[in-house]
Amino acid sequence: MMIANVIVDVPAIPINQTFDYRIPERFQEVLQPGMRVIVPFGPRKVMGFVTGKTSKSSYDKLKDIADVLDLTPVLTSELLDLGRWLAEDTLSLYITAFQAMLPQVLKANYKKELERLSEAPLPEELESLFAGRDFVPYVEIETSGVHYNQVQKAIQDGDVTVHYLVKSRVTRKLVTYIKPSRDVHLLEEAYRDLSNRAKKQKELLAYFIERPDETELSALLKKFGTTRSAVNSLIDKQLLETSQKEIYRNPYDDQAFEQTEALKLTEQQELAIEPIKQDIRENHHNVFLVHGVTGSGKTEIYLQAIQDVIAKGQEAIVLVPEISLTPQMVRRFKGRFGSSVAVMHSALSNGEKYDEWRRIHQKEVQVVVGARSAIFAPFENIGIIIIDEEHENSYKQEDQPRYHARDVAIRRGQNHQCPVILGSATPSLESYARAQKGVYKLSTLSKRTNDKAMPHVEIVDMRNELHAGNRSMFSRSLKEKVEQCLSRGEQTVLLLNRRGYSTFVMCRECGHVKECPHCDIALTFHKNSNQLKCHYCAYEEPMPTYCPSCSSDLIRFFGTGTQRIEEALTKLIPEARVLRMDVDTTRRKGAHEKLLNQFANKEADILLGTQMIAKGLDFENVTLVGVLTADSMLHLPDFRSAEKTFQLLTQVSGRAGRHDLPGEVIVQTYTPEHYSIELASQYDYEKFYQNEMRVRKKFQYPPFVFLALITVSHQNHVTAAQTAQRIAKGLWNHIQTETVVLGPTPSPIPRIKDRYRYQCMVKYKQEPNLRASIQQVIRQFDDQVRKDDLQITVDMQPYQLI
Ligand SMILES: Nc1ncnc2c1ncn2[C@@H]1O[C@H](COP(=O)(O)OP(=O)(O)OP(=O)(O)O)[C@@H](O)[C@H]1O
Ligand SMILES: [Zn+2]
Ligand SMILES: [Zn+2]
Repeated sequence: MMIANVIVDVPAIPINQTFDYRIPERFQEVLQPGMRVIVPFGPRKVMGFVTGKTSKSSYDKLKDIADVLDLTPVLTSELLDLGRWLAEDTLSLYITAFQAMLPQVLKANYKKELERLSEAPLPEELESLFAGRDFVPYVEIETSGVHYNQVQKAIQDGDVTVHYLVKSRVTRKLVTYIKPSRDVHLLEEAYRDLSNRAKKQKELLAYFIERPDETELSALLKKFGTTRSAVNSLIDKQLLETSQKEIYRNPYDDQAFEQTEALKLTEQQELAIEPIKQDIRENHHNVFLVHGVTGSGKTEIYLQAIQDVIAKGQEAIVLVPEISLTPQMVRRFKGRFGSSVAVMHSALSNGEKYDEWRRIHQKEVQVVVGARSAIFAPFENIGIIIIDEEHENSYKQEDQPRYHARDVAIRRGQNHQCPVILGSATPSLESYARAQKGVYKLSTLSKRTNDKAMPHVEIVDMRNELHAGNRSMFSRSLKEKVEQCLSRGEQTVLLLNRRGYSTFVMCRECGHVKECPHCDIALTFHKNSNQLKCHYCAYEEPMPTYCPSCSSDLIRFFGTGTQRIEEALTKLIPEARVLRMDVDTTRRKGAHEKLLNQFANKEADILLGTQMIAKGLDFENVTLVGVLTADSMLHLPDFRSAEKTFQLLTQVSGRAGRHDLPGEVIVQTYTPEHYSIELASQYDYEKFYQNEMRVRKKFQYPPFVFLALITVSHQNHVTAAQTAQRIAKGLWNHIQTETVVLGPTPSPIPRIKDRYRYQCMVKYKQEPNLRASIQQVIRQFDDQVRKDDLQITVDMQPYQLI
C-alpha cells in the first residue's frame, strides 16, 4: 500500500481523474483516504484528496506526496463515495464535488498548527516538540523528527488537536478571563482596605472572595453593570489577573435558550410519527412525506423523532431553507437539545462555519440544523435526515455541483439505512406524485394543533378597483382592513412579490396576459427589441400596443418595487409605522434578525416585504396578511409558476392568526379565476395538485418527464448560437425516440456580462445513457472551452431556467 490515488485541485475536465502518487515512508502509516495532501503537479504543488490506497500503479514514474494536510480524514469513506456519485450525477468535476462538501476554510490555504489540549504528560518526543507551548506550527513536526504516528495517536487520545488556519490566527477567537491572583485572605484584607467610594471594585472583590474561579470578562462586566476600568484598577493592584483562552465561536448563547420538553402529541401527529419511530428503531430506510398544513405541528414531530435518534446514540441532520433559519427556528432546536445542536448558516463567518463543522466532525454534537450544504455534515452514524419546507427551491444549488439536497438526503438515508423526512404544507409536485405512487410514505396533518381554522382569505379583483377609479396598489378593502387592524393595536404583514416584475405583459383593463400559443407560459418582454418571446420554444411576436383581448391601450409590462410601495403606503395610512424587508434592507449581516426583532417587539405596525417574509415567521400579534399582487409570479416564463404561486400564497396566509387572535388574509389579483389563486384561498392542496398535474401532463413537464438544461455562452453571438446548434444536433443522434431536444433558443437572459447565452432543453422519460451522451457531445468542444473561453454548463435538474 505505497501508492495513493489522489484527486487534485485542478478544475479542468482532462484532469478529472485520480492520479497516483508514492507515499513516502514517513506518511505510510498515517495516510488514509479522505485526507488532504499536497502533491507536485507539473511545475507546481497543489492540494488534493486521497481517495484510496493501492500497492500497484500502471505508471512507473510516480512522484512523492509532498505533504499530508490532515491527520484525521476530513472526508469519511461515505462522503468520498457520495462525492464521486455527486460528481457523476450532476456532471461536475470530482474536485468540485469534494470541495462543496467541506467548509470554505478547508479549501485552499494550508497553514496549520497543533494545539495541546491536556495537561497530562505526552510521550517524550511530543513534550519536546511542544516545549511548554500550547500551540506549535505544524511544520515543526517535520523538523523536530517526531513521528507522525505519535501525533496521530495523541489526536486520537484527545490530547492534541489540529487547527487549519485561513490566513492567520485571527480565525480563532480568544476570550478574556479574569481570576484572582492572590489568596482569599489577601483579597479579604484588600477588601477591608478599599475605600467605600470604590463601590464597584468592592463588589468585584466580594464576588471573587466567594468564588475564586476564573470568570469571563464580558460576563463579569455585565453582571456588575460596570466598565473595564474597575477591573483594571484591581489588576493594577495585583489582586486580579487576566488570561486568554480560545473558544469555539458559537454564534448562539446556548444558555439563553429556555429548555422545552416534548409536547403530548395530537392524534394526527401520533399517526404521522409512529411509522417514522418504527424505522428509527429498526434501522430501516424509507422516505416519508409529511404533508401538514401550516401550524399543524410538523416541527414537533421532527423534534420527537430526533429525540429517539439521540437516545439511540445516533445523529440527525435537519435542513431548513436559508431564510427560515431565523432565531425563532434555532431556538426551537436549541431549546430542546441545547448544546448538542450545531447550526450551519450562510450568514456565519467562515471561522464560525468552520467551528460548527469541527463540532460535528469531532462528534461533539448530535444534531445539525442548517441550510442546503448541511446535508454534507460529516456524521458517521446518521439516524434521521429531515428536510423542512421540502418544496423550497433553495435546496437546489445553482452552481457547480448543481445538486438538489433532497437527492443527496435520500442517498445518505440509504447509506445509513435511516428514515428521511420531507415536510411541507405545500409539497412539491414531484414529491407528492412519488407519495401517490407509494415511493414515499405519506402522512397528512390536516388540522392545526390549536384546532383553529385557517384564516379566511378574501380575494380582491384589482380590475374592479381600476374601474372604480382606484389606481393605487392598495384596494379599498385592504386599506380598510389595515386601518382596522391598526386601531385594534394588532399587526399586519404585507407581501410584495417583486420577482418577475417588469418581465410579463398584462392588460390592466381585463387582466389578459400574453402567453405563448405553444407552451401555455407567459411571454417575456424584451425591451431592447420590443418583442415578446417564449423561452421554451423560441416563439416570438412584437409587443402589442392594444390588448388582443379587449382592445384597451392599457396593456403594460409591470415595474415597481418595495420602496415605492412603502412610500405609497405611508401616504395612504400616515399613522402606520412601516418596516420594509427586502434584499436592500437586509444586506448587512444581522439586519434580517434586527428587523424581525423590531417587529416582534411591536415597534412597527406593518411588515412590508418580499418572499423572505412568507416563511416560518410566527408572531402572535399578526392578524392580517395582505398580498399585493398575487399574480406577479404567475406569468414568469417558468412551468412551475402556478405551483410557486400556490406555495407562496399558502405559506404567507399561514402567518396570520397562529395564536389566540383570529387571522384574516387579503389577496389582490388581476386574475382571481386562476386555479392557483382560487385553490390557495381555499387551502385545497389536493385539488390544486390534481389540476396542476393535468397541466404538466398536457405540456409534458416534470413530474411526467425529466429535464436537462444545457447552456452555452460566449462573447461572440454567432459562436454561442452555433455551438448550441451543434450540441442539439449531436444529442438528437444519441437519444431514444420519445425524448426531445428543444432549442437552441436564446436563454431568458440572453446576455449576461457581455456573454451571449443559448440553451437546449432535453425532455426525457427514460434515458439511462443521457449523462454519458451529453458528456460525449460536449467533449468535442473541450479545446474551445480551454482556449477560446467558451462555456458549456449542464444542469440535470433545472429549477432556474435562466
Ligand atoms: N402536540 C402539541 N400540543 C400542543 N401544541 C403543539 C403541539 N405540537 C405543536 N404545537 C404548537 O403548535 C404550534 C405550531 O406547530 P409547528 O410550528 O410545529 O407547526 P408547523 O407545522 O411546523 O408549522 P409551519 O409549517 O407553519 O412552520 C407551535 O406553537 C407548537 O409549539
Ligand atoms: Zn384587455
Ligand atoms: Zn413557447
